[in-house]
Amino acid sequence: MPPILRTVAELRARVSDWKAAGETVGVVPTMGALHEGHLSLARRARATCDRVIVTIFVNPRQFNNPADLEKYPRTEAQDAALLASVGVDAVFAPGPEEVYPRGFATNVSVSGVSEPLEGAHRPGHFDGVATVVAKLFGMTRADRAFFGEKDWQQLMVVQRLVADLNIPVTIEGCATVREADGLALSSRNRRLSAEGRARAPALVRAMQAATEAMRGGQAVPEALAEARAAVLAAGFETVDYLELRTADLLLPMERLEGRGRLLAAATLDGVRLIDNIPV
Ligand SMILES: Nc1ncnc2c1ncn2[C@@H]1O[C@H](COP(=O)(O)OP(=O)(O)OP(=O)(O)O)[C@@H](O)[C@H]1O
Ligand SMILES: CC(C)(CO)[C@@H](O)C(=O)[O-]
Ligand code: BAL
Repeated sequence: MPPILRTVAELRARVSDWKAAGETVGVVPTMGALHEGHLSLARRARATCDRVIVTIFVNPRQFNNPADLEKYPRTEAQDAALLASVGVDAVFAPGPEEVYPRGFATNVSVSGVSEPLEGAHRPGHFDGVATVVAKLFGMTRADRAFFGEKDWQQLMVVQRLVADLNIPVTIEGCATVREADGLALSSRNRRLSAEGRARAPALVRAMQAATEAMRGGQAVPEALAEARAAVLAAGFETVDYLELRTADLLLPMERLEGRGRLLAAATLDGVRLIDNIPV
């Protein structure tokens, strides 16, 4: 089993030894409840870095909804066993007081790219993400960091963060891992009922159908409205957004010109699912 480190001091001691030996360090930030999506990031890190740290921290500052924080799955023993199979060098799993000790007073806020989509529906979420990710980079002194494209907007926010603050880490985006029926793997999927799980792929299917329709010449607003209707007809309770945006996410796209990204968030069985595909 990889060692499970609880304190920043223990982490720093190991990283200092590795750096002194000239080794490169990769970090995979997670909130645990690991699945193949996370493991694909850890394997990519394993293949490209001398040392690999996986962090497991359910970051309270990025949860705008207290019930979501409370219900977030926590499966540390199983996570450690999965990470042993990948061969990571350390798991960093601190408690909230270690990350946010008494007197903690800094907030990292990235403007622009954090504002639409998830930012509009989860107030404060990306401040929480940017703050903890900046701290994890400082704590691990990682040379490379691995993030999933499933959280595309998060990936854009983190890229902006490291560019703006001159943080010396290379960000690697990793392709979304999906179930055979197309559903993007997510820790929250395990909260779906059996019936919800069977309906869940309707979200990505509607997005794929909209993409094909737009490529075939259908007007963007019409294709998006049809996709939204298909998601609701499949049994989703709400669609927070289903939008075509420029690849940098800064502007909505009214017409299909150049590269874009289709992104959606929708709730099924009370579980909020997100997904995105290139267009
Ligand atoms: N299906 C996936 N494919 C690739 N990367 C993924 C996938 N799911 C999560 N990741 C990535 O793993 C990292 C940690 O994500 P996180 O722990 O939030 O898991 P999650 O499955 O996205 O959970 P949830 O969305 O339910 O919070 C993020 O960089 C995220 O983008
Ligand atoms: C990057 C992250 C680990 C920060 O808490 C989280 O947002 C996640 O799991 O995607
Ligand atoms: N996967 C992104 C983290 C979150 O939903 O809070």
